[in-house]
Amino acid sequence: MNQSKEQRILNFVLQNAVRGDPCSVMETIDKYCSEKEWAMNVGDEKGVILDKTVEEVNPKVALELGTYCGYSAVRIARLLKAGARLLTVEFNPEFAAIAKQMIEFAGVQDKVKLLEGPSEVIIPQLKKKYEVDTLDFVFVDHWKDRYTPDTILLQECSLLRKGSVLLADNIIFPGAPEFVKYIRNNPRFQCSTYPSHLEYMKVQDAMEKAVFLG
Ligand SMILES: Oc1cc(-c2ccc(F)cc2)cc2nccnc12
Ligand SMILES: [Mg+2]
Repeated sequence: MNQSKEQRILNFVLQNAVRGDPCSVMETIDKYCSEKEWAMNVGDEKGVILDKTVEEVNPKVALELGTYCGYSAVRIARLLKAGARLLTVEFNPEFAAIAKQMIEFAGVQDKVKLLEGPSEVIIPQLKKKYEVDTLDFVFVDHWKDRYTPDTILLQECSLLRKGSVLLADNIIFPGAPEFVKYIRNNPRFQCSTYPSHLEYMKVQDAMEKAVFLG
């Protein structure tokens, strides 16, 4: 049975990165995906925007929607302070299995909880099952047609508080026009746009930051 691209990415990390070194894991994934096979990690350019946002927010509780191979989970977790945690949601079991190994190899498993299932099922479970009060930071990087309904669901589940920060990937490419319209016209969010490029490509992309005003 031939390997998946995600398995090839993981194998390249296991063979070339330094165990327990998150930066080494990120650099190795970026090297593979820019030189050998493109993959939908947030990447090194938009990754810096993610880093700066996480450092500014300094979240105690962070949520990621769309784990994929675990690149951004490692990227976020490496910046979390002692006692802080990242909950990351992935509905594809193959991706979740790869991400689990990637997160463990990077040595950030104590800060990261990988939740396997659809976001619309997991989000309503966060308070009672995963002991979340409110979320300080949310990285939205799953399927574009879930961006708006899941943002609404987060509000309905009282998971956002005054100052909670959402950062959404791919608002230009592949694009999330309905989400952009929703969030920029919603008086409960203060939005700003960060132009960048699609991971590993010269294609225009951008990230949208939305601060919940309560
Ligand atoms: O960052 C991303 C890029 C792409 C993507 C797919 C195909 C292309 F041709 C270009 C870009 C899809 C994504 N899906 C979910 C989360 N993030 C994504
Ligand atoms: Mg993305």
